[in-house]
Amino acid sequence: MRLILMGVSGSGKTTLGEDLAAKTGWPFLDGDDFHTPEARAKMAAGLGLSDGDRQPWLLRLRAELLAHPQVILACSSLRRSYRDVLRVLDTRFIFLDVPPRLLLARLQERGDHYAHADLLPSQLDTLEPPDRDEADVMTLHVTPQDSPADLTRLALAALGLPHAR
Ligand SMILES: Nc1ncnc2c1ncn2[C@@H]1O[C@H](COP(=O)(O)OP(=O)(O)O)[C@@H](O)[C@H]1O
Ligand SMILES: O=C(O)[C@H](O)[C@@H](O)[C@H](O)[C@H](O)COP(=O)(O)O
Repeated sequence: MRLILMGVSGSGKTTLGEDLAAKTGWPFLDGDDFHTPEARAKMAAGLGLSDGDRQPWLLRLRAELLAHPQVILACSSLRRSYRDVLRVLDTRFIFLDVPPRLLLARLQERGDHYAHADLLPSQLDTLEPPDRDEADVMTLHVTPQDSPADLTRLALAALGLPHAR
């Protein structure tokens, strides 16, 4: 399975991805590591990316997915058209749906990252939640009470994967 964790900045993709990788032994790829320096600089300045900025990034991620039949990828995948680029054989998505207030609190707390809270409005504007026909997307509605361990358990159960390696 190629598992993609989607959601806006601060939704917990990296946290869940690293935990799932530790539990499954699958490699974890962070989409952040594949942005161009220009795209990173833009986001660090609080500016949202354009479709054009994202196109080379999505194509690199698609190539990574093709090269890794069993992998966990954190990638915001905000628009339907972006998800369509990432859809290769045996792809599943988990959408981390987090209330904006909780996202804001998390991003204000998170220190060591180029994406800050001022990026959030453009992320939420760009987000296209999964369409009804996107049957390969499973949504996790995250509340402030859900710990990382809770979300890992829910994700493993929803994917039918064993809870421990
Ligand atoms: N379930 C959770 N409960 C509390 N804090 C969380 C949870 N998941 C992630 N966080 C925190 O929220 C911030 C954003 O998480 P992160 O995994 O970096 O999100 P993303 O990769 O989607 O931007 C981090 O500081 C992280 O420690
Ligand atoms: O398409 C985008 O606008 C970016 O990919 C964005 O959604 C992504 O979230 C950033 O890379 C920030 O990094 P974090 O998601 O780790 O905050």
